[in-house]
Amino acid sequence: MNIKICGLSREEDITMANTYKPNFIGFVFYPPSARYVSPEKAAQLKGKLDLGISAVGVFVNEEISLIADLCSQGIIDMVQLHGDEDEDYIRQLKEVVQNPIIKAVRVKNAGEILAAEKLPCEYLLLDTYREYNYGGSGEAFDHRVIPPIKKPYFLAGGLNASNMGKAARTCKPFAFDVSSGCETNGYKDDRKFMGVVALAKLL
Ligand SMILES: O=C(O)c1ccccc1N[C@@H]1O[C@H](COP(=O)(O)O)[C@@H](O)[C@H]1O
Repeated sequence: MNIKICGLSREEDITMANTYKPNFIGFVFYPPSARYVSPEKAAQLKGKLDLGISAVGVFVNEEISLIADLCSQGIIDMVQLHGDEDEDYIRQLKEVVQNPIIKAVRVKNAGEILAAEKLPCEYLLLDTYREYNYGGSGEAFDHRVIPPIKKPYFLAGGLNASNMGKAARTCKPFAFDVSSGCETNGYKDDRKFMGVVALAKLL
């Protein structure tokens, strides 16, 4: 199974990525997040990232011009929209950006996932719904609610080495997306990072 490790913000995190080789890493460009990285810091970190690992920019209701700049400078390879972005927003973004787009759905029910499948994005990302919290809460949701869909999706929300196996038996994501589940005291943890990437490759 593919895996994305999200919320990398330090040079040590990039060293872990280059060592254990997840398919994707994520930079969070949402200023209220504890994992926020500035565009300048992300540019430095991307410069040290192995070329075979795709960098995903995570945004919450962001100005389209900022996303377009980060894509055109090659700081990110893919765009993850994790806020309340609607079809009009995604269409406007696609006019200025060719990079693949992942639209996050904070899951309340199957109907929302089926509706999101019609959006003009390449991937969905299914995450836990929490009022007042856009993402990265470390809490899982019931994967049995996910209906059969054709659009490939990233599975997120409280995944870690102890629940990824069950998740893989319950649904069929394109990739796992792990953030809190490979942290200790708010920072990426080398042992947990290695564990979740190795496990994903076995599943
Ligand atoms: O990580 C954050 O702080 C964040 C902030 C705003 C939007 C999304 C964010 N992260 C995304 O949240 C999910 C789940 O993370 P977790 O494993 O439950 O901690 C993941 O897709 C991150 O990309």
